[in-house]
Amino acid sequence: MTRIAITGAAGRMGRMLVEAVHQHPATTLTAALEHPDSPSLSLDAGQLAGIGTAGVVIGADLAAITDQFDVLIDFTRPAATLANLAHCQAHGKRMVIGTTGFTATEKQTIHHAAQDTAVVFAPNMSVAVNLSFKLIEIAAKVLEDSVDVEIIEAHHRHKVDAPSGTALRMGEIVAQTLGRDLATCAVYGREGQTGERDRKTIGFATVRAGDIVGEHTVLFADKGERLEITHKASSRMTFATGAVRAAQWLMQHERGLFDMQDVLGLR
Ligand SMILES: NC(=O)C1=CN([C@@H]2O[C@H](COP(=O)(O)OP(=O)(O)OC[C@H]3O[C@@H](n4cnc5c(N)ncnc54)[C@H](OP(=O)(O)O)[C@@H]3O)[C@@H](O)[C@H]2O)C=CC1
Ligand SMILES: O=C(O)C1=N[C@H](C(=O)O)C[C@H](O)C1
Repeated sequence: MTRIAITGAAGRMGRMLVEAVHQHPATTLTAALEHPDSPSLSLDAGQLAGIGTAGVVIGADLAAITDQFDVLIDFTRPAATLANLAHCQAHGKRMVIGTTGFTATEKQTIHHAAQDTAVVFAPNMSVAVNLSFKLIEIAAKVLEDSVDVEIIEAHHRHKVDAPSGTALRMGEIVAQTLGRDLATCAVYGREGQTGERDRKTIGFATVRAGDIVGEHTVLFADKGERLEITHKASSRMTFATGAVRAAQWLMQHERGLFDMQDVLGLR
């Protein structure tokens, strides 16, 4: 049995992860964490997730439970994730990171930490989204610079980062395939007298509304036709089962940085 600890256990993804760990035949929940001011401290993680008593009380001290888990799954906020990563790096504990919204410098920190421990870091743990990454790469390779590329994403009203980590990864894939640098060719929204579209840009559009779980479209538009590659998530369980699969997969590695393409054998 792989022993799993979950941070942000009271969050939207945290509660799904508790359920997904419970459902997986080879994983067991041994610890659950939240921040020190969380109203969910001392509650049973299973009860909070709606799956009945799990016998795991939500705490706030990662150091206190270091010996109790094999893999830490973290879907929280960048600052919290990086603090947890520093602890896991120091103690050789594996980590699955689903948090999004990191700066380029923070991503470098994750790269460095993975020299000492094994980490799966992916902006989207869904199998179908990761398959769409391959389809997007093929589309960009075939259509080359003849098309305009726009990325449209939609999420629930509570999401705090934009564009989504998934949309940014999609942009990186297109940019890399077309020999562009996303840092210089991305356009994040348009307003006013924009002028005609610069053909070498990759545009992003963000929608935040209601309870949308997560939708992404990459649009390849030429004169006379367009191709749209769309993924729509209707349940967070698709991300949670992917993360638990990643945690189980990670047990074969001592150190190194991986993503869901590695976990799914899509590399
Ligand atoms: N990779 C993927 O497949 C997916 C990634 N995500 C990403 O996961 C992250 C979380 O999303 P979501 O679950 O919707 O967000 P939520 O806000 O619902 O959950 C985050 C949880 O983390 C808690 N938290 C904040 N700071 C800390 C801390 N220092 N220590 C422990 N817990 C902390 C929050 O507590 P409080 O609310 O009290 O502040 C909250 O319970 C986001 O970055 C999102 O983009 C989401 C879905 C899929
Ligand atoms: O915050 C979310 O909800 C999600 N975030 C991830 C992202 O930023 O790409 C993945 C998923 O779309 C849900």
